[in-house]
Amino acid sequence: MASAAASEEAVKAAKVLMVGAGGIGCELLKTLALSGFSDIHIIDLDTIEVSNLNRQFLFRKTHVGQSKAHVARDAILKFRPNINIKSYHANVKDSEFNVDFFKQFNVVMNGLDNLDARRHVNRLCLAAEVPLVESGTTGFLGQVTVHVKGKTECYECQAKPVPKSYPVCTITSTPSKFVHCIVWAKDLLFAKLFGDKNQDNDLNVHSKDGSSSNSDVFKRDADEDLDQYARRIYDHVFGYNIEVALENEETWKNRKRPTPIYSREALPEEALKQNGTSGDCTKEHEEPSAMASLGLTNPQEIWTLADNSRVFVEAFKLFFQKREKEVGNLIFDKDDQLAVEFVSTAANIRAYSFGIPLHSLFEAKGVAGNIVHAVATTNAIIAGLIVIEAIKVLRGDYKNYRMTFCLEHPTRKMLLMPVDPFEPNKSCYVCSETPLLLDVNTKETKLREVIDKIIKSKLGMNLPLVMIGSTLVFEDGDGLEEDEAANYALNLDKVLAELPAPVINGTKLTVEDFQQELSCSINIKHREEFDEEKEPEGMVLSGWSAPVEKQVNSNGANKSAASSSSAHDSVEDISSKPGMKRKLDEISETKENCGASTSAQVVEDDDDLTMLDEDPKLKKKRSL
Ligand SMILES: Nc1ncnc2c1ncn2[C@@H]1O[C@H](COP(=O)(O)OP(=O)(O)OP(=O)(O)O)[C@@H](O)[C@H]1O
Ligand SMILES: [Zn+2]
Repeated sequence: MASAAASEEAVKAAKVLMVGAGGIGCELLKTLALSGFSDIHIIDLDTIEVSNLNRQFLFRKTHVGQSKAHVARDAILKFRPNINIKSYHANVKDSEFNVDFFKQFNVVMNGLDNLDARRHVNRLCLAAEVPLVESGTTGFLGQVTVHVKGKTECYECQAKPVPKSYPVCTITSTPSKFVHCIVWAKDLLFAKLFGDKNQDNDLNVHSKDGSSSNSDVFKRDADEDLDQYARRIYDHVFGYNIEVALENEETWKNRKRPTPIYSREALPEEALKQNGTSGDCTKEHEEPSAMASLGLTNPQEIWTLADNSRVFVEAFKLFFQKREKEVGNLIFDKDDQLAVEFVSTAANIRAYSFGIPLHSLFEAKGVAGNIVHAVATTNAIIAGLIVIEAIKVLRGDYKNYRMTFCLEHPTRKMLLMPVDPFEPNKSCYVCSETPLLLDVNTKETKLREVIDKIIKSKLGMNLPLVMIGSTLVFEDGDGLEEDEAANYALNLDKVLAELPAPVINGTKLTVEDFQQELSCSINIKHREEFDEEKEPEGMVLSGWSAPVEKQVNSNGANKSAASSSSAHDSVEDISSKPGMKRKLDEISETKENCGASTSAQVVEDDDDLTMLDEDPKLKKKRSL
């Protein structure tokens, strides 16, 4: 009784922050309000989409387009009018949410869907010394973990799995699964035609007629109409490029040879006539859709090669007719109908060529967006567990903190597996002061590369500052004097050894992020040789465990992976945690059962499927 009263008191007095008002967030806000919490702040940057409505039950159709944070607050205030809920329609990485902002809370709870934001909140919680309850769901799998500075590991003490990658030559030359065709269509063809022209791309840009051998076939000729342009690209990527690939007999000795496909065969004149309707059928106010404009209605149907080809050409044309301003800046987004149509049909035409079974648009979208459908019940269970841990945190009941894993199959009749939290990792660069080590060629590598590939990308810093001894060589962010900014810009393009304070073997860099109040040291080791295959970045960061790769199953979706909603939530590979194996064995009946839980993986960013250079020797000839 005393204990229940103590919990009630702790809950009543608490001021809490929730980050994310999506699948988990809606459940969490409801559970917090019903559990007696009366001072709740919510941050979410997003607006409500139709696809959220099936599980984000605080939202209704009329709310589509409105702020998730505000609508969630209003929905709860309807049945708990006397509590205080403050909503922020904003990115948690915005500068207003600094350490002082975080300090006002007794506990922070995450219902996020990406690694970047999770890492950022982890750092602010550490700096503000506020406990963090972290969570994630992926279909039937889920987890809740507690992170209290000095008592438990922080969110970043253990490396997180990184996206599954594929060898470049599998993608460019020898696809054997549908997912390979999707990666090709998304990361190469779509990126080449509609994305940033300056990005590296492995598509063969040379056409067969020698006259234009140095120019880029993907560029539209001045006198070319859209239809001709679409057909020329079609013939190049599905016809000519396959013929070039077939010339390399070695490649096909033990593989099925692909068939080149040309538009005049796949897309006969009659089909083309039905095609040229782009624009007319799509109403101005509606999102352009090639399938709608062609009268195709069922995205769950597997289309013939001819229909895939018609949709491909139509989608291609619609991008130039209706969305020309975006061409050159587009990044594939699973919620962009036209992009999904283009990528799915391109992948299907390529799959046809390589004898790989075709997929419906619906299935292809799932593979391209790495979608595992959200299970509302998992979100509800996880939200309940977050509140249980938050109450323990508020009561300072640290002996009873648990990380809890929600499993897909029962293990010893348990679907929820509680485990003692781990101690902080003494070599974690985020919550300990252990320096990192960077092997780098200081005579060839520019400061810009270290900042982009290491400090921003690997260390997740938002607005970094770099010091060598007492010399400041780079600082990011607003409010810099003009001459300072110009100076830093100059430094970015200098190689490390030529910076105002030269970086050589044995130099110690200090990198800081003021907003995250994170500072870490990087000891430099000069090295001239890097293995192109294993160390493609030409730099190696060590001193904390490197990320592990996610598993991807045969249809390309992550084994445990995400949903359309909590799509990119995380469930960690608990077998990779030190000390965990023993504990798991104690509570698991069989290794197989244990495997069911250990196949769970983190799913983070949107861009889940990437390519990897397999063999540097192939680099020169890897384009089709
Ligand atoms: N940096 C951030 N700042 C604030 N909110 C964020 C940030 N990153 C993600 N979020 C929010 O976290 C929530 C995660 O919810 P959820 O996983 O259910 O995703 P969703 O976007 O609602 O669904 P789906 O991904 O299927 O479209 C989203 O509402 C998203 O806007
Ligand atoms: Zn840590």
